[in-house]
Amino acid sequence: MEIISLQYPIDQARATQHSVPKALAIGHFDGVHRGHQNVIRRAVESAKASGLQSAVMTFHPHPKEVLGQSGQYAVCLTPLEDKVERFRRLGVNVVYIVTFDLTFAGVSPEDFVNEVLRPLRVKKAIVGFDFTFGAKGAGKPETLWALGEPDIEVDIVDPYMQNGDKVSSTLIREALQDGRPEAAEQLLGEPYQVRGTVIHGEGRGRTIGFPTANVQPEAGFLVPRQGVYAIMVHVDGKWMPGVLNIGVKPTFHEKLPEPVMEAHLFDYSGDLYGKTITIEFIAFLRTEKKFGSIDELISQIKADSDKARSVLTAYNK
Ligand SMILES: Cc1cc2nc3c(=O)[nH]c(=O)nc-3n(C[C@H](O)[C@H](O)[C@H](O)COP(=O)(O)O)c2cc1C
Ligand SMILES: Nc1ncnc2c1ncn2[C@@H]1O[C@H](COP(=O)(O)OP(=O)(O)O)[C@@H](O)[C@H]1O
Repeated sequence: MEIISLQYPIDQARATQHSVPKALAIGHFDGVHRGHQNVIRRAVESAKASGLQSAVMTFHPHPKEVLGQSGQYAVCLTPLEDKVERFRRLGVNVVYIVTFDLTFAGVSPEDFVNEVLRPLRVKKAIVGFDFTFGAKGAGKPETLWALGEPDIEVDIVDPYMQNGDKVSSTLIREALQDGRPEAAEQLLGEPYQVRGTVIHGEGRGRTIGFPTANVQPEAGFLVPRQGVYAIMVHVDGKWMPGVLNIGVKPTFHEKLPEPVMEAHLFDYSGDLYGKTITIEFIAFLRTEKKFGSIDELISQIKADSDKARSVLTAYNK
């Protein structure tokens, strides 16, 4: 798979020189959920059927970030490199990453089609039913259809439904912010993952029999609701079961400024400091509590671990 970064205005000569006719899926694809996968698969299948190259075009950073409307979107679900990896898994030949800056934000729908899509030799454009493009989001799928005539065929993909809901990045964000990782998994087609580095905590975990890897998440992930979760952890090329707390440790702190994410891995002993680990959120177990004594906290973490083990055994069957 080829990855090509583009900045508007696109060097027309270079674009035309390297481009082979293609079927292109266009979108932000935050999370690359089942609805997005459906759109991208259409591009891959359509390319195969018509002897074209399959491609995805996405935009980075997220327009809401650049245009200062990030309040509406707490954060993105998936960093760019993870989106690209998912495109690869879907069998895409080429990924275009268009820098979303203020210049690009001002491009008209006509210019987008004539100065970006045509030079890249897009023969088929595949977009979701709610796709918008061009300055102020003025372009709709039908606009693309009209502007693409006669040489660009546009395929508008219907909403992907699951249990009566339109699958969307917003629904996934809400599920994670409410502590419903199972719902997020259904919509994504796989458990929600957060990757991060193991940093030093307060050094107390070991002393209470539950060492916990403190995870500093990389930018671009959403930290789910605070509380205790059953998790799978990927470290050193292996997946391992564990239990995780996202919280402010009220048993020990009046007011910790920021919640921390701490994972206890079952059946593991060793040094994780400085390693990159990936957490998969499988099930929410409970909210965090202030305990009257360390012994009460320890017996609760034991109970959490038993519960997580049985949830994960059933899950991994
Ligand atoms: C499964 C699990 C559940 C936890 N639940 C709570 C809790 O309900 N209340 C609390 O104050 N701390 C809770 N903690 C956090 C512990 O207080 C914390 O792991 C311990 O103080 C060690 O912190 P350290 O690794 O930063 O030294 C939990 C930790 C784990 C792993
Ligand atoms: N089973 C385990 N789960 C998590 N971390 C473990 C485990 N076994 C050993 N460790 C190591 O112990 C560290 C956590 O110990 P802890 O006393 O909680 O210290 P800290 O407060 O620095 O996180 C982890 O970062 C990791 O390097």
